[in-house]
Amino acid sequence: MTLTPPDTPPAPAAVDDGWRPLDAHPVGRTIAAFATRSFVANDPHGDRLRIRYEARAAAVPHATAAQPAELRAEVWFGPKAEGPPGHAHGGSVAAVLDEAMGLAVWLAHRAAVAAHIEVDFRNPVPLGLTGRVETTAGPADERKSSVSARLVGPDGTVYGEATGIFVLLGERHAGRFRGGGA
Ligand SMILES: CCCCCCCC(=O)SCCNC(=O)CCNC(=O)[C@H](O)C(C)(C)COP(=O)(O)OP(=O)(O)OC[C@H]1O[C@@H](n2cnc3c(N)ncnc32)[C@H](O)[C@@H]1OP(=O)(O)O
Repeated sequence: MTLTPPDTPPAPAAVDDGWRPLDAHPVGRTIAAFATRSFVANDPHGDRLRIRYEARAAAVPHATAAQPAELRAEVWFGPKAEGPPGHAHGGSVAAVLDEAMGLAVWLAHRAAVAAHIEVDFRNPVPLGLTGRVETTAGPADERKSSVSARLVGPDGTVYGEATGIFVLLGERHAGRFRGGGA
């Protein structure tokens, strides 16, 4: 029996668009574990940046629900991300876009590091904004992948756009990007 008054329209059915938390995917779990230590994502309850990644299978040949290939993020710019008064530092915007592009390439192909990125700051990001980062990992050859990302506000405002070349890590990089640090 329902207690919903008869003139109340039914709630719209939830649409499953395939997005899941990054660590809900087998391949995403490893990547998410790295992200918990990163400059961008290591303080999920802090006052600087809070970011939550999601992934889903995309229309690329090797992508499956278990091995998704599309990444997006929800990000909040807190008071400690300040650059110009009341607004986010460009470095924080660039760092968010850089990390999202890196994770997108990692997810779509394999572990990679940024060799080259370009960022366009389209609109100042007000502190307190919760925005969406959308990424598109391009095709890869044996050594690198192109990728792009953008930061969009809830009203559709585009705050930043970035493109990058990410070099896929292989034998020749063995030992170069080990964890550690004092
Ligand atoms: C969990 C969170 C992780 C998220 C990470 C977020 C992303 C990051 O910020 S990573 C950190 C910042 N990046 C770095 O520290 C990398 C520092 N740079 C390096 O170590 C090296 O320069 C590295 C590994 C990028 C490339 O070196 P190497 O493997 O010798 O590459 P190399 O063989 O010269 O080039 C490979 C291909 O990439 C291309 N390439 C290399 N550098 C560039 C560049 N700057 N611009 C454009 N293309 C480039 C080359 O032209 C080559 O292409 P092709 O195969 O067609 O000839």
